[in-house]
Amino acid sequence: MSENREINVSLEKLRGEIDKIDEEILELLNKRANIAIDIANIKKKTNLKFYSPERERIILERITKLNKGPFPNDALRVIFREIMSASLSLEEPLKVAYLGPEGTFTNLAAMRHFGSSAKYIPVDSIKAVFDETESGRVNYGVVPIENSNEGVVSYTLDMFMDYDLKISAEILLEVSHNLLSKSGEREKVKRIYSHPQATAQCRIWLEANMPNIPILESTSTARAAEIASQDEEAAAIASELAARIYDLQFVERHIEDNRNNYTRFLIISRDYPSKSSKDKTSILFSVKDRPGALYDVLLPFRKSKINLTKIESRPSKRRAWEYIFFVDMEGHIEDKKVRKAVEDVKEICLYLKHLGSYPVDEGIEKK
Ligand SMILES: C=C(O[C@@H]1C=C(C(=O)O)C=C[C@H]1O)C(=O)O
Repeated sequence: MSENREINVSLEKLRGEIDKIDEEILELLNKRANIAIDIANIKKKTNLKFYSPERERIILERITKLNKGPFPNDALRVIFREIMSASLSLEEPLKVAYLGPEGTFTNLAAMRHFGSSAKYIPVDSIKAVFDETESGRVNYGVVPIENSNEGVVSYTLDMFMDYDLKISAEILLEVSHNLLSKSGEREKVKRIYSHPQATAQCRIWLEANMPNIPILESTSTARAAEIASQDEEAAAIASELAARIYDLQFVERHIEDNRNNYTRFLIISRDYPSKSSKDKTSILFSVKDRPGALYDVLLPFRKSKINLTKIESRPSKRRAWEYIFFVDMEGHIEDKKVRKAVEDVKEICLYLKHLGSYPVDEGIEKK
C-alpha cells in the first residue's frame, strides 16, 4: 500500500515537471511564431516569398545535428516541419496542388513536406498540377518524378518542355504498400484493385500469398482504396494514408517486394529558391543531331569537376529524332563553378533551360 502511494507521489511529481516544461514549450512556440510574423512582414515589404525551402533545410539540418537524444531525429524533423508549416499559415495558408485523389502517395509526400497547416488541392492529372501552378491559383504543385524500381515518370519530364515552371524542392518518400479491405480478413478478399505501378511493386508477394485472386486496374492507389471501401469483397493496394482516409483495415502491411522502394517528387513553382546547405541543380537541353554532340556537352561538367547525379533523355516531340536531355548535378546555380559549367554548356547546345537549384532531400534516416 505504502509502496503504491510512493509510486503515485513520484508519478505526480514527474507529471508536474512535464506540465511545466509543456508551458515553456508553449511560450517558446508563440515567441517563435511572433518572430516568424515579423519576418513575414519584412519579406512582404521587399516582395520576397514567405516560404523558403532552403531556410527550412538549414533549420532541419541544424536541429538534427544539435540533437543529443534521446528524442529521435525523425520525430524532430516532423515536429519542426509542423512548426514551420504553422508559422507559414499565420501569414496565409500555402495552397498546394497535387496529383490526387486524396490518399495518393503524392498527397503523402506533399503533407510530409508542407505539414498539416497548408491547404491541399487534389487535381486529376500531372498536367493539371502544372496548370494550377502556372495560373497562380496555387503557390506550389507536387508531382512524382521517379521511382527507384520503376524508373522515371516521363510525363512529368515532358511537362517541363511546355511550361515555364521551376523546381523549388524535392521530396524523397519511402513508398510502402499495404493490402487493405473493409474487414481486414484475408479470406473475404475476392478481387484486388490498384494502380499498375503499385501492383508491379508487389508482384512476388501477390503471387505467393494471393494466387488466383484477380488483380484489377484502377487510376490510382487512392481510387483503389475508395472502391474497397464500397465493396466488402474487394481489397486495395494503397498507402497508410489511404487506409486512414477510406477507413480500411490492414489485411497485410508492407507487401512491396523490395523494401528499398523510394519515389522522388518535385515541388514546382513560379520562382527559384536561393542557396541552402546542400543543393542540386536541374537543367534540360537539346543538342544538334551529330556524332559526339552529347559528349561535347558533358565536357564542361567534367572540367569543372561537377558531379552529375542523373541524366535522362526524351524525344523532343518537335522534330523526329531530336532529343531533350535532363541533367541533375550537385550544387546551386549561385555556385561559381556550376554557373560557369552551365553557361559553357549553353553555348554549345541548341537550347538550354535552368529548371531550378533546390535543397537535396536525403529522406528520413534509416533505422
Ligand atoms: C521565418 C521564415 O520564413 C518561413 C518560415 C520558417 C520558420 O518558421 O522557421 C522558415 C522558412 C520560411 O519558410 C524565414 O525565412 O526565416
